[in-house]
Amino acid sequence: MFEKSTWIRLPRNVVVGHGVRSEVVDVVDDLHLQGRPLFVTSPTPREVAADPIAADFEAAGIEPAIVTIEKATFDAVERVIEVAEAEGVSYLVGIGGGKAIDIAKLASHHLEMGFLSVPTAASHDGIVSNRGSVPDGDSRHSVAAEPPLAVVADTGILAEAPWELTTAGCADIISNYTAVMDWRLAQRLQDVEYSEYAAALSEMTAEILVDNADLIRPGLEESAWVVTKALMSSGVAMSIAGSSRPASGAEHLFSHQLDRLAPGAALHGHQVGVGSIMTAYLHQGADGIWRAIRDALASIDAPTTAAELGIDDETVIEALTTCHEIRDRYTILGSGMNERAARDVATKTGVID
Ligand SMILES: NC(=O)c1ccc[n+]([C@@H]2O[C@H](COP(=O)([O-])OP(=O)(O)OC[C@H]3O[C@@H](n4cnc5c(N)ncnc54)[C@H](O)[C@@H]3O)[C@@H](O)[C@H]2O)c1
Ligand SMILES: O=P(O)(O)OC[C@@H](O)CO
Ligand SMILES: [Zn+2]
Repeated sequence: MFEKSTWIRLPRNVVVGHGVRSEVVDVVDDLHLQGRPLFVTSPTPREVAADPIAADFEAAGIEPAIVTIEKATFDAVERVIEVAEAEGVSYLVGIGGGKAIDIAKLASHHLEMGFLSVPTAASHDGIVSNRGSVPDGDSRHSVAAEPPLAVVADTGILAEAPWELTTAGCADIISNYTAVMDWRLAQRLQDVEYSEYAAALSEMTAEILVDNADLIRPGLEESAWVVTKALMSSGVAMSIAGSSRPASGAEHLFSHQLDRLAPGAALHGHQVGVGSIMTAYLHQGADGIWRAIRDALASIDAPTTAAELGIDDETVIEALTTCHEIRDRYTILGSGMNERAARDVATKTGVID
């Protein structure tokens, strides 16, 4: 008897384009959401998007509550939950980069409320995903969370954001190549749950982005369009899989460990990109696609070395040798690299001198 079943939860409305920031009120209306929203944002996104969107809501007779968070932590999730309960809100709107959206996503899941995702940077593929990524002591959890009811991605805002945020988003997508290699390996060796559709969508998304690399240039609003669509497609792959596996393998473990060893040194996307160069080498050796990954990153101005990340060589080695402990996720790193092997891959790929 066939007893398999799955829930794939995706946004109902995806609104992308120039000036769509002013359509958030209409989207809320279309979703029949009643009552007050709580905006979850961080300082700069508050200025560029949350305050103007709040003014639109006020003009429509709705008084939003606003909470500003600085870091993605479980304490921040708690604080948002407390504010939501104190203010008597009925839904959340995450406005900002990956951290603000993750916090809104996790809080709305706990509160059993809907949430909208309003990215102000094309810097990460959590815009539509049903996962939240939060550090917790020595670990980094990928938590099942509420997917957004709707996404409103204003390409005008995204194109005006600092260019490195967009290149970080591109690198987060390019890293899908190695994430899928790790997923297939884990399926073969550990029989982990695997979806060919999600894997194919994730790889295709990376391929389309790389094929359109010449459209990805600073100051070009079309770049924000191309990158945002790829970020959403990658998020959908995660929602289909019910896991971040299609977009997160050993290169993400490396980045999560760098977040612990060198907090704030580099953007998430940039770190996973550099990690991906090295884990591609570990999968396929000198003749594999590591050079293509490095060249694709370089072509969109993303870092390809430790120096460009602003991280010293020894921290890269420490991250490589310890990051398999971050979470129980089988990857090419197996039960860990020793120092010589780590130095070898980092040197041969030019990540360290
Ligand atoms: N849940 C998921 O599926 C998923 C996927 C990818 C990444 N993530 C998580 O997202 C985080 C990375 O996201 P991130 O790189 O956006 O980090 P972030 O949220 O810290 O944003 C980076 C910086 O950009 C600023 N910023 C955002 N929009 C701006 C704008 N328009 N103008 C100027 N500054 C702006 C933010 O305030 C912040 O200082 C990590 O915690 C990562 O684990 C989650
Ligand atoms: O599950 P994690 O490793 O946080 O990954 C989510 C996201 O960063 C994938 O691009
Ligand atoms: Zn990522």
